[in-house]
Amino acid sequence: QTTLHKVVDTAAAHHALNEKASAFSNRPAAIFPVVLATGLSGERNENITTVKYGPHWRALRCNLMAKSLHPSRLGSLAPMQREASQALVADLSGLVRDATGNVLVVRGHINTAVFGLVARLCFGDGVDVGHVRAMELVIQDFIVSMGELNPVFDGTMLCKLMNWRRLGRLFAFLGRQTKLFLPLINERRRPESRSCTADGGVEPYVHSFLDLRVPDDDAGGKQGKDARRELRDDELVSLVSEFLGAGSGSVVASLEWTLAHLVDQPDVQDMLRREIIDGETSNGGVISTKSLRGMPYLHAVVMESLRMHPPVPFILRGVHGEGAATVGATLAAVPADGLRVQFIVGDIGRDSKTWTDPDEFRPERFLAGGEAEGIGPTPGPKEIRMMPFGAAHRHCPGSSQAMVNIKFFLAALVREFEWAAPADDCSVDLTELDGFFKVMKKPLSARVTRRTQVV
Ligand code: HEM
Repeated sequence: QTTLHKVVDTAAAHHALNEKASAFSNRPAAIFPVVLATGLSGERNENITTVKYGPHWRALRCNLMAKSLHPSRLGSLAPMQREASQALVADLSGLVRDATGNVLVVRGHINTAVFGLVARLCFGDGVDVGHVRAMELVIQDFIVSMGELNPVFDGTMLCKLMNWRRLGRLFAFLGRQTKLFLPLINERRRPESRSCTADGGVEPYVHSFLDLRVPDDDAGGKQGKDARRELRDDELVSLVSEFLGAGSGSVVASLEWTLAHLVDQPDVQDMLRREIIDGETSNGGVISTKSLRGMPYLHAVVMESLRMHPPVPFILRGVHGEGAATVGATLAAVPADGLRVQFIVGDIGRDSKTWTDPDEFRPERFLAGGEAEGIGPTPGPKEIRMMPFGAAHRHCPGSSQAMVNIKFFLAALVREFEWAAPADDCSVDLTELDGFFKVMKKPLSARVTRRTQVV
């Protein structure tokens, strides 16, 4: 029987993830039903999230960082980010026709805009709109299914039998993903397609796989030790699915939570809007990665939202020996496949030993002189006070890009629209729902009013 241990405070998280980092560098293999969908030859279809810490993980993660997510590439993404946020503004503007605003449920609109951006980063330009929409829907369904299965799934035969219907649905989604992703991947294999970059010469993520070679664990013998191989089709599908899902669902959840707090606190919304307009004016009327860097209040608002509502509800590790002892488990209680340790990210961001009034949305705490001044999205090695992007070896490689994506969309939405409760006597319901992502249980419904004329 698999045992589960929960970590809910900052000190214990720091002790485990930073001080005993090597004991906490793997996720339990069995809980990811996605890798159970094996290829014809029976291999596991690993992606960066599921693969064991080691040379294979390093090859995949370095490839993603170097070719797609490196902070030095962020500036060149600005035209695409601007275009995606303008598309969202245009979409909402079409629905906001009354001078007193219209009540909208915005999650779906935000999802379409964010997904469109992430799909472009993944495949480059030229993918048919209908195909992008089909991919968006299959990823959404997949995330919902994973969320239903993840809390209960421990990989045991009993669990598989009890959840055969859910597993069946998940495998059907994997089949749909293969049908949608593989033709695009194959298209990008053609030499003439190599020039098909996205705006500003941004190389799509799929191009990076084509030259990548990972350690070949099946090549036996001495000379096989350093042998490398190409990625199989099933692995490519799994990596694309990871990129599209991680890059869209988490950003959408964070944007919705942030807007909810801005509806709840119009004074915060006003301050934020003033900063955005000033920043834009001093940058010649456009938002750029550079102008975003000069907006400390925007940064503070996003950080406060991530502290209170981290889109990934818990991070997971599978530990043996030293790792189990670190969280106080007796070795006798550790099952053969390891103890599952869940770090409850929301509780850690609201630990009252670390935060003053942790349940209050107060962006000011992240400004100069505030209690959280200097705290970044990913914790350094000295302490953990919040960890929306995880910590240590397996922390999220997409944190910088995600922060910029969130800021681009949020800046456009706050500049162009006023966000208010649907009616005067109505408050925002901030109840959380933990699935694969932590989302608002009741999707945000807001009265949205155009602030400027539609051009
Ligand atoms: C608001 C946006 C995002 C949030 C809150 C988020 C959060 C997280 C968290 C909590 C983890 C687990 C970290 C750990 O176990 O220590 C993670 C892992 C990961 N994330 Fe993100 N993420 C976001 C955006 C992205 C983006 C944009 C990408 C890439 C396109 C991405 C790719 C990944 C990958 C590949 C991993 C696995 C890393 C590994 O195991 O080495 N994420 N993310």
